[in-house]
This record gives sequence, structure tokens and C-alpha cells, in this order.
Amino acid sequence: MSTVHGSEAPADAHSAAVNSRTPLKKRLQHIYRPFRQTSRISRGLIFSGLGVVVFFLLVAFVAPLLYPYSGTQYRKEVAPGEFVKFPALAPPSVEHPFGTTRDGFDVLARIIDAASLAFVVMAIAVSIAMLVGVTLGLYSGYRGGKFDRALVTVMDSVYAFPSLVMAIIVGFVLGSILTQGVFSAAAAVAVVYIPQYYRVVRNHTFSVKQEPFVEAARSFGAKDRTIVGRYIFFNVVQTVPVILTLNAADSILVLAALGFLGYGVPYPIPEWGLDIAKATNDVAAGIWWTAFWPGMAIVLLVTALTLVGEGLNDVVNPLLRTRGKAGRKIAGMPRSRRKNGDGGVTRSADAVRGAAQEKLAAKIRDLRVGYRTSDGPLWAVDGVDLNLRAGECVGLVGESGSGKSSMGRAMLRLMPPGGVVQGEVEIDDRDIVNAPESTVRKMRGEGISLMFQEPMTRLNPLMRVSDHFVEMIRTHQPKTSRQRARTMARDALMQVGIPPTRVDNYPHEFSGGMRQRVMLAMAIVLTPRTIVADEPTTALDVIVESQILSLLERLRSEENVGILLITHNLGVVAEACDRVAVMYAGRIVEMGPVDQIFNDPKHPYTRGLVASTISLNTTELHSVGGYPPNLVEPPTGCRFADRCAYAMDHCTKVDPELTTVGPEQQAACLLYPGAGADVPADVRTPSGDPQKSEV
Ligand SMILES: Nc1ncnc2c1ncn2[C@@H]1O[C@H](COP(=O)(O)OP(=O)(O)OP(=O)(O)O)[C@@H](O)[C@H]1O
Repeated sequence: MSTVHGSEAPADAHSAAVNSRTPLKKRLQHIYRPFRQTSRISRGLIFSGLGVVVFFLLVAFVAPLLYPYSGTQYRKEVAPGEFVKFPALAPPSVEHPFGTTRDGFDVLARIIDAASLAFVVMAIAVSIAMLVGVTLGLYSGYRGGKFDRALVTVMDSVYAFPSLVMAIIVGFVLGSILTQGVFSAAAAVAVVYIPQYYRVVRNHTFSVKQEPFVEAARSFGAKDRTIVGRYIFFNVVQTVPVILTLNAADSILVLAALGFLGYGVPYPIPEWGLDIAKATNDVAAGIWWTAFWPGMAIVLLVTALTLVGEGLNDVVNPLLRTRGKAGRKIAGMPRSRRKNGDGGVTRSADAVRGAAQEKLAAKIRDLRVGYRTSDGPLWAVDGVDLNLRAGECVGLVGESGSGKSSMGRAMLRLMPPGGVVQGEVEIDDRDIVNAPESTVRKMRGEGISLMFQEPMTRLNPLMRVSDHFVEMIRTHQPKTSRQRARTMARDALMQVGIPPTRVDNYPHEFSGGMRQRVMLAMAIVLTPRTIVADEPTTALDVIVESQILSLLERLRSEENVGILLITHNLGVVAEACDRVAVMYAGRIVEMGPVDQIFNDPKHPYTRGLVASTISLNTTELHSVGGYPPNLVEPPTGCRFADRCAYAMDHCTKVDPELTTVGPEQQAACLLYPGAGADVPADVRTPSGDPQKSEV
């Protein structure tokens, strides 16, 4: 096992020091980190916007305690029981800094009280809209079906309605049922925004639930609640703070418009829109102060909230952040590496395998995987038997569409909508295909793990790597503390040669090869007995490919893990596997030790595959002519018959079974006795010797 410490050491030492002395400081730094990573302009906009919002909050909730007048006060007591009315339309003065209104109210007092009202209405309206819209959007998008369609229609209709007219109608209705006041104004504003949250969240949920990282979460055994709460919600809600602040800004305008038109709060409750409406005649008479101050308040607060909203968009979404100094400090690859980068193979694989030879990591019996398609049902895997021994790596090869990935996913019972699995996949004496959902979830991750191709899309871009680990570990071991889960994550990262100091990085902060190793670390952190690695080295350069293969080798030799390695690359199989299973049109057509299959393939299809591999000795390119059959209507007899150079009459009539063709080698071809019990020996007359002929 390698411990890799590289150029990250100083940064980590620094964070550790902060952590041990001042956890609160560390926590604040942690919260501030995304802000540091945004551009200076974004930060400037957010903080100036926030400054103005805080100023208005002070005006709304602190100033009333300090300012001598209230917004509805029109006189003051000069002696006990003796009142003097404020002058009407008095210009700004020391006594009335913003002047007075036509009805003798102090303008500054009304600005202050209207600010409190604006924040209260804004808070109620936005909270109602967000709560209702987000909840409905998540549910509707995740569940789909009739409920979703009905809700989309309702929300679209509400959304299509002019928002101010909608707010007036709701305000009017609520005002007549309840009373015209703060709550009915807030509810009127809320109704306008519900469809906005709903539409954004619903559409986002709909697409995020199909993301590979959600499938990956399912593969690690996450429950629906966890998937929605952790994987979908956090991806979807990244837009919510932005909508929220923009809505908050807009709600000030809607409230003012309602007030201006007389459908908001009743006079003389101080409200900026209402006060502007009352001041329209004053402006014509040259009295500027009665409309100017409420107008300014609206403009300032709306602009500030908009700035915060736009700025937050950059902060919340890590992909939009511009890297600052902090980002550039994050170091890359470790300085020291093992000589051959092989993950430290210390024991002979054969020695371990010998002892564990008979233990099965997975036992597959009559596995069938079907999909519903527009052309009819299709069996992508059609009756596969396979024993995967502990400590063994079996390569699963075959042309694109032969059913390899379907088989790999079926081993975890990870089916897309419309997919079915039949048969048995036994892991730890439990059959995952027929187990209840709760057992399946437990088996995923602990009993069997799936290592996907395309690691970038399998990791939630908004979750740190540590969060992925903690989430997964605690799903299976709820009693494990977060701290312990983080330690396990660091250990697993170390095992795959990633500096543990990078545990808190986001997926996009890793290179492709490192992300693939992160996926592998996740696949092994719970020490499963079996790993399905689906094209784990696709799109990686040869050095990273070799590192991944070495890690897999170490897992099976040291940890005794059984590995099913799905790949197109026969070179990878030759390097990493003990046995190979060749799949064609949903079936295994040949299986045996790698050396035997590569040096002496028996099935004509395997011969074609091996012949089409390019090596240093290749002088002529071969390929298997023709196309695989349509699995919706597979041909009778051998599925390879119409592409086979040795096809006989019987091949289109008799479905061949796997039969022994060499030591530990089996092939499903009628050329060999036993592949089709009812084929008489004298009709086995291929046009040439299959052992020698070219394909
Ligand atoms: N969700 C699905 N719905 C319908 N058909 C599907 C679905 N997934 C796979 N198939 C079909 O099942 C067959 C096997 O596909 P699968 O992806 O398992 O093959 P594969 O050997 O892994 O291919 P590749 O090497 O290209 O990944 C193909 O005919 C494919 O079109």
C-alpha cells in the first residue's frame, strides 16, 4: 500500500493547524472558500449588494427603535395631553429629514415602516413560493407519470398568466375572504412565484435523475429519499438561491405595484408603492420629496437584491467560479511514486488464488436481461451462466451491443426504467436478483460494487469527493461517524494512489485518470467481495490505464476480490484477466483461460475477435464481417450462423450449448460434439478445419 505525500503537504499542514486550534475559524474558512474562488468582480457585487440589503434590514428593524415617529403618526405631544399636528407637505428639515406628506405624515418614518413591511411580505411570499414550488417540483420530476403531467399543465397555465394580473386577482380574492392586509398581499405575491420554482426544479429533477451519478448512487445502495435529498436536491437547488433573491427583488416591485394600484395593503399603512400613488399629484406641483424617497428605496433594495442573486449564482455553482489564488495553490500529482506504480503487489496472485480458488465471489445462473423497446421486447442477456471465483478476474468481451454492460448492471440489479432481470446472481449466498429492495441496497457497495466508465459523469459535480464517500459509507453503516467515514475515504484514496489531502476537492478538480481512481476508491471502500468494472480504462492514457489495471490486480491478489472486467480491449484482458468470457448477441459463446482463448480460440466468433486485434506482428487487418442480429427477433439456431464461415445447415436450426472444448475451455458451436445433443456426428462437416482456417 502506498502513502503518497507530495506538494500538498504544506497546505494540509496549514489546514490541520487551523483545525486543531480553532475549529470555528476553520468552519468559517470552509464556508468562505467558495467566495474566495469567485472572481473579484462577483465578490464585489455580492458584498456591495449585501451591504445595501443589511442597511435596509437595519432601517427596517433597528431604526423604528431609534426614530421618534411612526409612519402613521401625524402629530406629536408637546406637553402632557397637548398635541401639535405635523405640517402638511413640509420640505425636508431637521425636524422631518425627508419632509412630510399631504396628510402630514413624516416621510422618513413611513420609509422605515414600509421597509419592515417589505421584508415581512418578501419573507412570507418567497418562503411560501419556494416551499410549495420546490417540493412539488421535486416530487413531480422524480415520480413522473400522470401526476406530473397534470401539474405541469396547471403550473404552465398559471405561469402564462400575466403575473401582476394574477397577483391582483389573488390579492382581491384573499382580501375579500380574509382582510386586505399583509398576509393577503404576501400570498398574492407568492402565487405568482410558485410556478417559477416548480418549473425550474421539476425540469432539473427530471434531467438530473437520469444522470449517471444518480445511477452510481443507486449502485452504491442509496434509497430514493437519499437520492432525492442528497443527489438530486443539491444539484437542483443550486438555482434556487438565485431565483429566491431575484424573486425577493421582484416581490418588492409586485408589492409596490399592488399598492400603487390599490390592491395591496390599505392606506394609511406605510407601503412604498402606495405612497408613490398618493404622491402623484405632488410631483406635478413640484413637491418632489413625497414620491422621491419611496421610489429611491424601491430602486436601491431591488438593485441590491438582484446583485446578490446574480453573485450567488457564481458562488453556488462551482463550475461558474473563476479560480482565485486559493485554487491555484491546490497541488497536482504526488511527488513520490512507487517504482512501477503497481499499487504494491506483495504476494503472488496465484498463491492467494490457489487457496481461494473454490470460493465464489459471484455465481450467475440463467441470467436474462430484457428491455421494452418500441419494436417489442428485447433480451440483451439471454441465459448466461458464469462462476466468478474469489480473487479471480474474468474479462467479458464482445462487440458493442452484445450485452456486456447489461449483464454487469444486472449483477447489481441496476435496471433502467423498462428493464427486467431474471435468473440468479448469488453473492455471499444471497441472490440479488430475487432479494427484496432493502437487501439489494445493502448488497450494493458492500457485497458487489460497480465501477463505471466516464467517471466525470458518475460523480456529483456539486459534492466534494469526501461527501460522496461519507454519503455512501453511512448509507451502509449508519453508526459510522462522519469523522470515521472521512478517515475511511482518505485510506481508500491512498490505496488508489491519490493524496488523501485531496479528499475535500470537487470532481472537476481532478484529472480524468484521478477521477477514475476516485471511482475505484469508492468501489472498494466497503471492501466488497465482487467488483464489476465496466470499461474502467476507456479514454485513459496508457500510463493511467496501467495504474488502474495494477490496482485491480492488487485488489484481487491481496483482498481476494472477484472482478468482472468488461472491455472491448483484448490487450487489457490479456494483461489483467485469468479467464475470458466472449459474449455475442446476449449469450456467452466461449469461455476459458486467457492464454488458451487467445492462442487457441475455438468458436469462429472468438477467432474473428482475436484476429481483429492489432499487435506489433499485425501485417493484415481482419474484421468479423456482417452485423449482429436484431435481438428483438433473434434468429433460430446459432445467432452467429449468418456471419460464420463454417456454418452448416444445422446451425440455423439447432441452438448450440456451451460444451467442453479444452481444459477449462468451453464453446457454444455445433462444430464440437456436445454443443447440440441432437446433431449427428456425420453432419459435422465444416468446409475446412476450424482449428486452422482463417476467419
Ligand atoms: N435501456 C435500454 N433500453 C432498450 N434497449 C437497451 C437498453 N440498454 C441496452 N439496450 C440494448 O441492449 C443491447 C445490449 O446493450 P449493452 O449496452 O448491454 O451492450 P454492450 O455490449 O455493453 O455494448 P457497449 O460495448 O457498446 O457498451 C443492445 O441491443 C442495446 O441496444
